[in-house]
Amino acid sequence: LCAYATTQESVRGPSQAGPPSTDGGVIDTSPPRGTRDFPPEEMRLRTWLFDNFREVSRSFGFEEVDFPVLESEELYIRKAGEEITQQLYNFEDKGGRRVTLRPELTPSLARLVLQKGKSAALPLKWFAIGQCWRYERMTRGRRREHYQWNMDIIGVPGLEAEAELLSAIVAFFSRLGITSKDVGIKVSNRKVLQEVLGRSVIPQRSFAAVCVIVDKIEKIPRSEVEKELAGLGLPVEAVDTILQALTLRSLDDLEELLGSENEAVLELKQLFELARGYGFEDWLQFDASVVRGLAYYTGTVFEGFDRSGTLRAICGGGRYDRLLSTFGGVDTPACGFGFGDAVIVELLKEKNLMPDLSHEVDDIVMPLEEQLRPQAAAVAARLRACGRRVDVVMGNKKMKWAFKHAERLQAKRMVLVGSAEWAKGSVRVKDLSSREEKDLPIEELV
Ligand SMILES: OCc1cccc(Br)n1
Repeated sequence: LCAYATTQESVRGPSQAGPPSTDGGVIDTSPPRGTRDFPPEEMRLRTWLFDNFREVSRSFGFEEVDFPVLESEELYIRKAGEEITQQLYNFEDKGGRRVTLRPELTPSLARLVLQKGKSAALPLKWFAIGQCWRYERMTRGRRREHYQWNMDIIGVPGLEAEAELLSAIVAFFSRLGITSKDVGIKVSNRKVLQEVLGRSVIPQRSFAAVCVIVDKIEKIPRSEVEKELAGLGLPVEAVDTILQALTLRSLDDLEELLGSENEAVLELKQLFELARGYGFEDWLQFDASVVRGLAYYTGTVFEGFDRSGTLRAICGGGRYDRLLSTFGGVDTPACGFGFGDAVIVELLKEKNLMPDLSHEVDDIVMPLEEQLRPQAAAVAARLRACGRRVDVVMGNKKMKWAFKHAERLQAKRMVLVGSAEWAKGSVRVKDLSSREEKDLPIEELV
């Protein structure tokens, strides 16, 4: 399947026989199961999307980082039953090492922060765009890879970090023409659950596993959630208390349940006050059912959703103040988000906000006789040196083909190199929108 296309073309077989394979048949030209090719049209959309990721990240003063797509498996061995760690694309390499294709970027980022140690002056504001992998039985036919944009702030304990990240997400949506009428961001705080669990004497060691199970509350039947929580040894009344707390949708109700001095209440109030300062409060809504499915979140959690309710979460993130210590490092406050490349494209299609990204060429340069090819090359070189995007007609083509080619590429000008004009130091230029045609001295081409 091609990356973002949903039309039949993307699943059509090879339009012509591929290179003969060893047994004489055509090789399977599809990419491996669950992966995508990015032919030019798809790649233009991906490049446009990533350019927007990068421009927002840079406008917030973040620096780009990257890591190997292959990581030690030990980065993801967490005992909380997360889907992401149960679907590792892992294997033993030829050196007997347990490795995996990364399922997410945050652990790699934490590893690099630890590696840099004191040489990395805090706060760090790093962003990455990387391909992430999972190995899922193809029974569900879901993709096994996607690209994820991450922004992370390391070394800031205060809610101002989360506010910056949320502001970046809103800035990204806004650049694409998406408004708070199309998308909202549900916000909560894992300290809500921590407090509720603390009141029902649930051991802290179960906290992450409870969050992973509770995160499924809108994906699997409540009875299944209750069964899985009971499987952790939670008494039935504790399950009821937890699920009841998750139905809270207002900070006033939360304050009534937990008290005005509760950390979760204080942090959420501060976050909403900062959101008002930035002017994106209408994008946010408190929703206690948001816990996110990653074990390492410790505080604020949030996820972007489409208000029409037809799509999966668009993005998500939160605070993870303890991740570095799980890698043996010193605890360092951290928060970040992940933003996948697939759901956002589905949303843009639904909202008719897909960009018009045609293959852009400015000039088509064509020698009218083969022996004028060096002269045509000189014209093309000059135009390119001045920043023009130039397509030189190759092979022995007819004019009819060249004009059809120019139309296909939506070129702006056709530059014909003919012996008569060249003798006068000129070339024939046809403006492909006005259809105006004239001889131009080469030095006046740009
Ligand atoms: O968001 C979970 C996830 C992780 C890796 C690859 C894909 Br597709 N999806």
